[in-house]
Amino acid sequence: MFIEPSIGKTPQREKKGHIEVICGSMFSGKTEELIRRLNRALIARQKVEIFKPAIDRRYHDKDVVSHNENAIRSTPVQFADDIMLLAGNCDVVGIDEVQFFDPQIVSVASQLAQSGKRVILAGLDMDFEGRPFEPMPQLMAIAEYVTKVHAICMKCGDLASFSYRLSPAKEKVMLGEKETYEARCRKCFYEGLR
Ligand SMILES: Nc1ncnc2c1ncn2[C@@H]1O[C@H](COP(=O)(O)OP(=O)(O)O)[C@@H](O)[C@H]1O
Ligand SMILES: Cc1cn([C@H]2C[C@H](O)[C@@H](COP(=O)(O)O)O2)c(=O)[nH]c1=O
Ligand SMILES: [Zn+2]
Repeated sequence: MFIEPSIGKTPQREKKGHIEVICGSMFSGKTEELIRRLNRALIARQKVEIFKPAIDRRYHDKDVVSHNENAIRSTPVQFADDIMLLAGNCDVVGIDEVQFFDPQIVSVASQLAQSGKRVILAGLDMDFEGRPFEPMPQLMAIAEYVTKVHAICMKCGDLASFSYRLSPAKEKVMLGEKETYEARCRKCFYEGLR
């Protein structure tokens, strides 16, 4: 389990920002882990701001919601730069579904961390074809901490790191849940693609 390098109040002059990335396939617990970290920051009386891309309205317009219905209030934003305007003087910035943001998110995450904030990003590291999902690789490269979580393969019960699309659609961005995607291990994922 991820243990925070530090949490709670630090005098401004000692404040050192950093970036944490939580990545993995669909159903791997990325959102749950993001909510867990943000709730602990709230318990430590940190000022927390949470964002998600406006495109993701699967469960709720505003909340970030996990597949098992854990939820935390968030602000939906259209562009990565909007986060710079809205993050204000908070201590911790959480962002879910970060794979859906424009490339500017890399610079935004970096600027927020440089200004002393703890930045926690959760997103899919691979798309439905098993290819790296930009801008996640870049965010993982500049992050101080990267946590990869795993789902359970719906075919064989092994650990899963791939998101298998059950429909023939080929567009990269296609919102969906259990009816459209399932978590699979490498073997079952590539058997399905054949
Ligand atoms: N194949 C699966 N493997 C693991 N958890 C699953 C699976 N299918 C559904 N779940 C549920 O999804 C929850 C994780 O949801 P969530 O945090 O929203 O994942 P993610 O954000 O990575 O898609 C698990 O706690 C579990 O209840
Ligand atoms: C693999 C893949 C997924 N998506 C979509 C499907 C879901 O709406 C989200 C991922 O949500 P989760 O919280 O990680 O379960 O992304 C997509 O648009 N394209 C893909 O290749
Ligand atoms: Zn499998």
